[in-house]
Amino acid sequence: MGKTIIDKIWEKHVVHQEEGKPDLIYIDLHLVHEVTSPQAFSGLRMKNRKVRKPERTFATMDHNVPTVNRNKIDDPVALNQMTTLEKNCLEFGIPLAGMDSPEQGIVHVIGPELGLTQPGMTIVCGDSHTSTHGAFGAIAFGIGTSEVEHVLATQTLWQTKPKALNIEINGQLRKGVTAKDVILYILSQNGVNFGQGYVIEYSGEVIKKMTMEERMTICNMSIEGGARAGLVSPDETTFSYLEGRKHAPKGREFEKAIQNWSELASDKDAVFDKVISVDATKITPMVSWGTNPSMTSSVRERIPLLEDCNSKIEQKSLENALAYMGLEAGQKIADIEIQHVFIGSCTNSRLEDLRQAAEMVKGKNIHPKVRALVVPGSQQIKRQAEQEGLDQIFQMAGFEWRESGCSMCLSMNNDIVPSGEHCASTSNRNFEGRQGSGARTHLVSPVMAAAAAIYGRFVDVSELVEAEVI
Ligand SMILES: CC(C)[C@H](C(=O)O)[C@@H](O)C(=O)O
Ligand code: SF4
Repeated sequence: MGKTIIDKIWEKHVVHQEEGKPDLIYIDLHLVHEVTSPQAFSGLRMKNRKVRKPERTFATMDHNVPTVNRNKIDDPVALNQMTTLEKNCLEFGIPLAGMDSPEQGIVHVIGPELGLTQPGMTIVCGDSHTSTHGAFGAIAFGIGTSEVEHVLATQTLWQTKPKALNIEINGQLRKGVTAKDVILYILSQNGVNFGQGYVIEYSGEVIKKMTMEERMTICNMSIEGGARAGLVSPDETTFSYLEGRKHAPKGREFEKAIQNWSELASDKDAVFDKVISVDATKITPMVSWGTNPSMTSSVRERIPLLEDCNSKIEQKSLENALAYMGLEAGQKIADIEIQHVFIGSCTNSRLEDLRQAAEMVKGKNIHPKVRALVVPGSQQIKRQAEQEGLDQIFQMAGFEWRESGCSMCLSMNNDIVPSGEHCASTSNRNFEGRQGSGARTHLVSPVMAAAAAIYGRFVDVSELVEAEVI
């Protein structure tokens, strides 16, 4: 019987196995950020322990960092988390891309960008969107703070082997439909629990044709479907992305690595515990209208009616979501007006995302009632975008151009959506209060966010692209 990529990576990493207990697995890369690490380091200090492999650990600051005026941090909790991370990294010998580093950025953006993230690895971070790194053919997942301490101390983790779910996406995507629409569509069809207990492998011709950036967007939101992780079997696209990156192997070592990485892909006859098939031709630009990422519809549709619900519980959650969002059942998605636009987050803040959004806004002005922000995922992306003149395109259209960080994705800094106002956001979560108390989030692709900034509401970007309006 063939093996899945999940079987192959898992087998290579088991350090200890015992019937009826989780496995002890070796961790190749441990990423650290300022929010979930302070207690873990305190724990080490109290037990007088060292970090087992500082060279397999890498830290950055992203959640709390200001995106304007880097030196002005008003919130004492934020400031404390950042200075604590600095002290901890210094004391325990961990490399840190701090706030002033040219490598600073969102942890899930800089791991791949620096070539730290590689195929076949086990990767953890005290952060749920660690699934992003799975795009490289790695088993990458979020862990809690006590597990962060365990990994720091031992470079291993107790884990039960997850089941394997294959999501095959075949057919041709229409113009203006992006990776973000694909994952939002999958969530809208399957809900927020379908992935529980699984690692998802995304496959099929659509994934095969995707760039690494697009694959990262999809893997990033695996967690929103309840999955432990999401991944893609590595191929030529993966290898050429990694070539020449700072921490990727070089020369002969790179050739050897490619040989090993090429063997990781799931075997043709691999058996998955579950398979979901997705017809790409059915996907249109998507917009979330509710308070979890599965409460999403096509921009061409209306918000569901109460009578469309399958159960009383579903009806209640629809009612609650619409009350929070200030929307009506049956309302046209294209009629929802927005006051804020956020282009950023570990889902959609990479160069390709910014290029797509810039193409939409080029030569236009944002709607007078809209405030729009572009927050690049890393300093490196910010510099590249500036070299291409994207910052100018955005600023001329009326966008604010910021420093890198998580920013308005969860509003732990000053980038907040005021209560009752609507935000078209390229992030991954639309939970109540996520972008500020009472804030109303709509999850969309970068090109949809850009269009919403111009029109002040959601438009069918597929039609715009086909009619060559952009
Ligand atoms: C702060 C952190 C623990 C959290 C996560 O784990 O996902 C954050 O990154 C988020 O996106 O909500
Ligand atoms: S960008 Fe958003 S989702 Fe990603 S790590 Fe930061 S807060 Fe979490």
